[in-house]
Amino acid sequence: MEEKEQKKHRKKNSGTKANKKRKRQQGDGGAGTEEDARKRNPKAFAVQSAVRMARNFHRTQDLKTKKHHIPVVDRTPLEPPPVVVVVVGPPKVGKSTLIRCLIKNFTKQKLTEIRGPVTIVSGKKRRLTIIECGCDINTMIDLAKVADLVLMLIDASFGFEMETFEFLNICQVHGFPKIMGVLTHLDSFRNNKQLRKVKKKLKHRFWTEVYQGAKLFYLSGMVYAEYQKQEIRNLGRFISVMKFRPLTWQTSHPYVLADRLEDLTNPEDIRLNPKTDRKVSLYGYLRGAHLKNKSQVHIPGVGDFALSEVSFLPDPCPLPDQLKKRSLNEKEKTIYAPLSGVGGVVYDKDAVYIDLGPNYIQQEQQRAAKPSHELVQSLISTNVTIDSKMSTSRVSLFTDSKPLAIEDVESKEFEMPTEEKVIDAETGRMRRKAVFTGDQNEESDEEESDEEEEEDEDEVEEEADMSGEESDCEEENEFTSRRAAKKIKVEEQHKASEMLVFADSDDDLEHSEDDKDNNEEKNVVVKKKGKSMKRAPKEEREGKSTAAMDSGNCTGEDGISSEYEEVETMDADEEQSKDTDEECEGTSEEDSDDAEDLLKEDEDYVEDNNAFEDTVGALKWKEDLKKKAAEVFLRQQQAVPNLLKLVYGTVVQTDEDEDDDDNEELGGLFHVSRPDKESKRAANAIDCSKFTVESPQDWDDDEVMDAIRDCFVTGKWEADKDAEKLLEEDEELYGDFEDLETGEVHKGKPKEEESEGENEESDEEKANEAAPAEEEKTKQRLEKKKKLKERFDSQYDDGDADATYFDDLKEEMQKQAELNRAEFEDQDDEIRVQYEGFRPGMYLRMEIENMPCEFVVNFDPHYPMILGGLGNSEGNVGYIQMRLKKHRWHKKILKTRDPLIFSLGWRRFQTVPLYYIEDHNGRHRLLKYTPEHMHCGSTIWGPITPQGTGFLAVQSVSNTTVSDCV
Ligand SMILES: Nc1nc2c(ncn2[C@@H]2O[C@H](COP(=O)(O)OP(=O)(O)OP(=O)(O)O)[C@@H](O)[C@H]2O)c(=O)[nH]1
Repeated sequence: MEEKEQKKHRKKNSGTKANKKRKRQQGDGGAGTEEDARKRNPKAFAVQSAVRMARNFHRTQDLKTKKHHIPVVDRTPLEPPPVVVVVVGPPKVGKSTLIRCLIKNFTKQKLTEIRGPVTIVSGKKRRLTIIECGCDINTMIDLAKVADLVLMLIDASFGFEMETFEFLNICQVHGFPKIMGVLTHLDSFRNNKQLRKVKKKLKHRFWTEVYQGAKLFYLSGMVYAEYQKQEIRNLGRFISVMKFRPLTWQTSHPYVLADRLEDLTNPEDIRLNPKTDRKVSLYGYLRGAHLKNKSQVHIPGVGDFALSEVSFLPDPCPLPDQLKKRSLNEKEKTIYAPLSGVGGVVYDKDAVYIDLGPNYIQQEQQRAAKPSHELVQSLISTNVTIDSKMSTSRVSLFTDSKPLAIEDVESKEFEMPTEEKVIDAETGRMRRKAVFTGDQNEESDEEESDEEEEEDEDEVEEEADMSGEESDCEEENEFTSRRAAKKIKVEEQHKASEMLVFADSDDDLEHSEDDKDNNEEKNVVVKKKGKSMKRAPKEEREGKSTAAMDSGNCTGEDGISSEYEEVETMDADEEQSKDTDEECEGTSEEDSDDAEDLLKEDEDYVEDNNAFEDTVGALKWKEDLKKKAAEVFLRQQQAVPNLLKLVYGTVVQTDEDEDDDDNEELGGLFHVSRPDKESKRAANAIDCSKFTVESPQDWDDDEVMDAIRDCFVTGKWEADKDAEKLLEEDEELYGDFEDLETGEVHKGKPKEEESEGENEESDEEKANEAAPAEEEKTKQRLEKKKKLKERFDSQYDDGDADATYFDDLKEEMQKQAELNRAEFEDQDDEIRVQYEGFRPGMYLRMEIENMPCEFVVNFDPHYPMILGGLGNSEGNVGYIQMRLKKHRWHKKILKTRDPLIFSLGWRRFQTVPLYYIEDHNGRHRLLKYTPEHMHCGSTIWGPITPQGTGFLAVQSVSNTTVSDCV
């Protein structure tokens, strides 16, 4: 059969695409033609809008300056240690799933159970140590210090949870590692519009918390209990090419994230005394700086130890040798996770370990289960919570100063989101939702979205009915139950007492009304204002479990009732509260403005707070509202300039007010010096509106007359304002001109001659005739111009004067680094260790004696073991002058968020006192410390620079006294 000839493709000859193609073929692209147009018609391309021009200029300058970083010495060894990737997030958000998927992506191996850090080779030049961060604050603090990259998981179906903010907060204190957000549970959204909205909302909030443009990944759903391959691949790719800027703290300290622990104690010793101190060996990659043998280390939560023996082992997870190949082969995709039991056989310096499989792991699990009972027991037997201990602690910094309590120093500016405890109806798990006040739109958004959800549900239900698909229904139930969970709430007593402080504003009244409504519906709400994160020293192992309770691991109703009281559930109480609410509205309407201003006063806030500490029971705040409002009004009268007093002289003073004034003290240190009442009254007696001139001018005096004369044009003026001189200059400037009306031609003086003096004026014509002389002058002028331009260019034109400085500095550092490397290049590792100590990147085995028995017995691989070398901080010591100031003075200056926890060196604390420090440059920095550690010469590790953290040596602290320190 004859094949039918098909119609050929005809090229397009017209249309935008064809035109573009033609232009490209002609050889000059769009840019060329634009260039031509610029030349042909320069006016069309002139500056049209000065504002836009300025804006563009600002933008480019901003971008340029953003690129400038203070160069940091690159101390990364040739074979750097694995990058520490910390996976953080609230419970059940998908942390383990993500780690498992990432490991599978890089190594093609499937880990069933992940315990402790897992090291993998992710590329030709990069290894990753991935570790899951639990929701316990101790773990968060430890890992925030050593993390290079943080993957912050957020359950999009639920929103932000408190754990996320707690971690961010800790990061702010310990130096911000790179943070990448990952949204999970996106498959819970049926509606695309809703999904987009949630993504956008979460993205903006994430950007606010981290930085504008922070990377946020979306994991859109699960396939066979794993995230989608392509998404994980992208995430993995991103991680393996990411660049990290070294944090000062990390580069100046040797530290090891131990991935393995062996008990080397003689079994006979243990048999004789089961509680004997142990000898252990810890393994891990050395990071940060060099470590010397026999040096001191600190293990957070355990204490300081001397390393009795350190040796380096062959790298258990080496980087591939040849770097020419494009990708890794299967053999090179190594994984090293000794605590997770992968790898089978492990060769050691003095032993061989064989993985015994699941049986062994089960036994291990049983062993691990034991101590958790102990933890629960110790938790139950604790009488006083750490929070209450903290709240009673007081400290006085100087001998005569008033001891400071938490309320005196707690910052009100810090905006931790409000915590709302929500019980998941499906699992009974308590989740700590982060609620952002102030963002009212969000509320309405939520309402909207709720409506949409409802609509959705209806649709889906209908669909399910129609099709009869069970699976859909199940998912639907899950969804509705989640929504139902939101309705189960308990109002916290603490919150109620706090309400009074702000209850004068309209918003809060509304809020309280809302609450009332909620109560009528008999909903139970648990709310806890931005809880300050206080941590127990890990020395007491119970602390761990307390924190775990705090961070929302507790399940069931018991946990709630022990911590929070159910309030306002009785009808009788409701009646009463309604009455008092009405009263409250009445008084506050009258004085709401005054009271609002007044309430902004921090001192009053502190006073009120103190008053309320005595008020026990949720409804007590409503008592005596009228009286309190009256007091508040009077105090306000005192604080604001009183017009009545200014006009009429006297005003009735109460004794109480006078007392208040006398006691006014800032931060327990400074007395506010205000003029006393008498002098104030005397000052007010003078009529300030009258301006009395004691000695008027004598207008007959010649000097005065001259002074007036000089004010006129004919007077004697300064050189640059003298009219005659200015006229002369004008003539010189404009030169020849022809008066068009009279036809008269005015001749100006040639410009060149002016510089050569007036004597040459007569030779003017001669000079005009001599052409070669003129040429020479032009040449000279051009040369002068050229020189000037060069000078200008060097100063301003490329604007990279700074950049060159930076470049020079960088180059210098680079050269030094190369020199250092070259010096030791050919040396044997053993010899290098003698000179330098152990190099970062080496896999070490460290022996420690006298390890407390509990550490080994209670060892839990889910808690990171970090060994930090003490010392080595000389390079970062700066000197500061410490001054205690009341925090509100710096409210505006200080933009940093209030860090809740800090550490001193490697030590961990619970801290609450908050002080501002003024350094020698007059900048204000925020610092928290436990006073017992503050003494002259002590080194503080704190939130010192906006770029990160640093060390400070305290120059002077006088009479630090501590009373009842935790
Ligand atoms: N539908 C859905 N389920 C998810 C998603 N991510 C995780 N899950 C499920 O959530 C459950 C908890 O996941 P895990 O990875 O154990 O969470 P986790 O954060 O490690 O939990 P903990 O370690 O116990 O705090 C698992 O059953 C997952 O299958 C997701 O994006 N969508």
